[in-house]
Amino acid sequence: MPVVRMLQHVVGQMLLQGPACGCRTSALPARFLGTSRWHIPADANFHSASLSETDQPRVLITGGLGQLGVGLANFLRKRFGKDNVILSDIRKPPDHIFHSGPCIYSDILDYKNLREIVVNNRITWLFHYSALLSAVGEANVSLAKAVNITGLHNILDVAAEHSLRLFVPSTIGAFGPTSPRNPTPDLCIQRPRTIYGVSKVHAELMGEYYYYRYGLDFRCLRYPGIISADSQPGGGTTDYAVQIFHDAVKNGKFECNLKPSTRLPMMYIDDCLRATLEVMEAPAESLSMRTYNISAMSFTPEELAQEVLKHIPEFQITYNVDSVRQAIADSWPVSLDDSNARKDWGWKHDFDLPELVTTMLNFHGSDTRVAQAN
Ligand SMILES: NC(=O)c1ccc[n+]([C@@H]2O[C@H](COP(=O)([O-])OP(=O)(O)OC[C@H]3O[C@@H](n4cnc5c(N)ncnc54)[C@H](O)[C@@H]3O)[C@@H](O)[C@H]2O)c1
Ligand SMILES: C[C@@H](O)[C@H](N)C(=O)O
Repeated sequence: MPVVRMLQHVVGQMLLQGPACGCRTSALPARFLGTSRWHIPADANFHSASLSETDQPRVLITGGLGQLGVGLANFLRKRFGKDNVILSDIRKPPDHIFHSGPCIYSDILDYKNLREIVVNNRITWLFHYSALLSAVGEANVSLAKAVNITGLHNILDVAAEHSLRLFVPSTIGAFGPTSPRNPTPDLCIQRPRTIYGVSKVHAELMGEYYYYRYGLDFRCLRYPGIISADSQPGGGTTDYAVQIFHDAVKNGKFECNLKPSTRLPMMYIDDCLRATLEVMEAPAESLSMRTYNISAMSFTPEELAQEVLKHIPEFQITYNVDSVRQAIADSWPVSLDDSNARKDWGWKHDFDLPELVTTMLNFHGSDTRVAQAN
């Protein structure tokens, strides 16, 4: 068989079969695979390379000054050491974050800057959090395309070039009105109608493509709406479920921008961050797929308000529906089926609605306020 046809045959078999286990190597040098901008050695083993040089991973978080990144940095620093986790963003960090550990400027649209950071800091794990969320993405589609799609391409390339283990969060927003909604399985129709959702399906598919084609150690979780106490949400459809706690404690009332009966999957941030580390630490052979749903609870604004009322009896909720956010919410899952995550790597959530509400109100000091009101 001529050499070129033989190589085509080998590549074809690789693509069709996928990895037999979690520890496959890139079988062919990059020069045979096309016009990629990096050169992958024939014997590269992406799954073990990330931890080969040191015992602890060297971590970079992109988009780290948003709702989730600071909590992730704190969580990972407890595990891997303060100096092994670098927080990056295009925003200026507040003092307390700047002094809590390494914190640098990084624009994911600047490939050379990304590469310098990875090389200079000997990065081995990358958590890619930069994104425009669902509501702000609809308000600025061209920026969302740039950050969520072009930025992701840079991240995939730098991760493949330097054999990084890469985590990219996806979202319930990667599903759409034609997906089964209650519960939504891992594998089903995905036709989202937001630029955010389209970019996240693209991220899932591109990450898996790089995994099968180049052996990139890509890992992805579809997060529900995440609720955090000490950070503000960045412009999503589920933001109401964070804001309600601030307003309940401060003013005793809250105006909700979704209808009372809008049921969406949600999760407390501690569960989300633990899931993220658990999937990153899971042995590659335990992962039967590279993109997993994770789930904790589903509730409506009405049910959340009822739970808040148990702690703040005078609390009042009113509704002033935002048509853009409502249309998005109506196209998203009501609940996620996360049985694969539970089976493959032992995912289990800790927080249901009552624990979530108690924890959030304790953080915001509702006890003090109720005591003062009495
Ligand atoms: N928060 C949630 O409820 C939720 C749910 C599902 C998935 N996710 C995903 O988790 C990730 C983090 O979410 P979040 O809530 O912290 O988002 P966020 O909007 O709060 O933060 C995103 C960060 O990205 C940064 N960013 C924007 N453009 C950038 C660029 N060019 N280069 C570098 N950084 C840039 C922003 O400055 C911001 O700090 C996102 O990918 C999001 O899609 C979040
Ligand atoms: C669900 C999630 O991706 C984000 N909180 C949003 O509403 O856009």
